[in-house]
Amino acid sequence: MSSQLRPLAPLAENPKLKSGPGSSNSTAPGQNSRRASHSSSGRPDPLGTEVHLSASRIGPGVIPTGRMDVVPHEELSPEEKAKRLAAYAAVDEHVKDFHKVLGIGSGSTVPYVVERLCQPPHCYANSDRWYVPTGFQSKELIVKAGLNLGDVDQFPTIDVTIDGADEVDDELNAIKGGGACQLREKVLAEAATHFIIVADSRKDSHVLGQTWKQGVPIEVAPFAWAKVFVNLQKMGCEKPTLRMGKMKAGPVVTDNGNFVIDAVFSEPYMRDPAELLHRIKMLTGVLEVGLFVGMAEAAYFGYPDGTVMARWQDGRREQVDATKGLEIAESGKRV
Ligand SMILES: O=C(CO)[C@H](O)[C@H](O)COP(=O)(O)O
Repeated sequence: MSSQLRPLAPLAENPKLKSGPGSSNSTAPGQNSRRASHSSSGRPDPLGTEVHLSASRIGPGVIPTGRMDVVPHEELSPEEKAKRLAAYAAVDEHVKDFHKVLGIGSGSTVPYVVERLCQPPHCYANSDRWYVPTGFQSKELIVKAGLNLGDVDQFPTIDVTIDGADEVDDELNAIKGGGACQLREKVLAEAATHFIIVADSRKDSHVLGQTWKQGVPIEVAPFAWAKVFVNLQKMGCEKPTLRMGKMKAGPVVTDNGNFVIDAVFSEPYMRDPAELLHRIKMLTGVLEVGLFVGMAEAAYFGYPDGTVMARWQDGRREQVDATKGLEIAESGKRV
């Protein structure tokens, strides 16, 4: 080593870092220095622990504005309009002021959920509310919107989780994991008192596998993928595929460091998703299966004609008004 080089100061002695993010001296923006154990509402933190500072704000250059840019509704494609309307309707019908912990799913519909939550009247409850993400994408959404970021180990009980889906059948069973987030998505769906799905009308189906032809996404431990692959074939899977990365050599690696196998099963299997789920989950090396059976309380589907259809677990269907938040969206204002 050259004698010109001086060793780096240990982190604790570096004065620049003492007041930086993550330090115990720092007062980061928003609620970082607040103890979750005694929120301003007096609601105790379920684990009685102090919030991890590192979990509150992430990423270099990320400035939590507490605001979101809203694309004027007319500028969106019919599919995007449908997603926005479904998301707005679900938020308006299911998120109440007294809900203090919300789970945020993954995919292209969920940003509209966060968008609505940043608008009146929902935004007035945000300073005292915690948001738990299902993966990197939703974590970014939460942080960039300046919302309080939490994790499921702080909040193992969530009031409402709202998430997208790849396909939803007549009984509100769903295929999820098109974005490879199914493990965390299922943990947050299960942790939630109310689990609500938002999607555009293309996901509204009768039997799983009718519209989502890619197969059931299965998260597997990397070293076990080939064994699970062969066992899926033995189980009757027509076409297992190890999901490969785009612009990356090799397989997709999930937020949890695992691989994903997409497994196509024929209709008789898909007509009994509970049985299929249990059989796949019993394969050693499988961490989670993208079949969400009996979990959703309601699903909201946006249609290109601007209507939103809500479906309930008991089979009820009703058209709902999704226009409350559109005044803001149409103006394209920052909220
Ligand atoms: O399960 C998911 C990610 O793992 C998504 O929720 C699902 O793929 C739906 O995404 P989108 O809203 O883009 O249609």
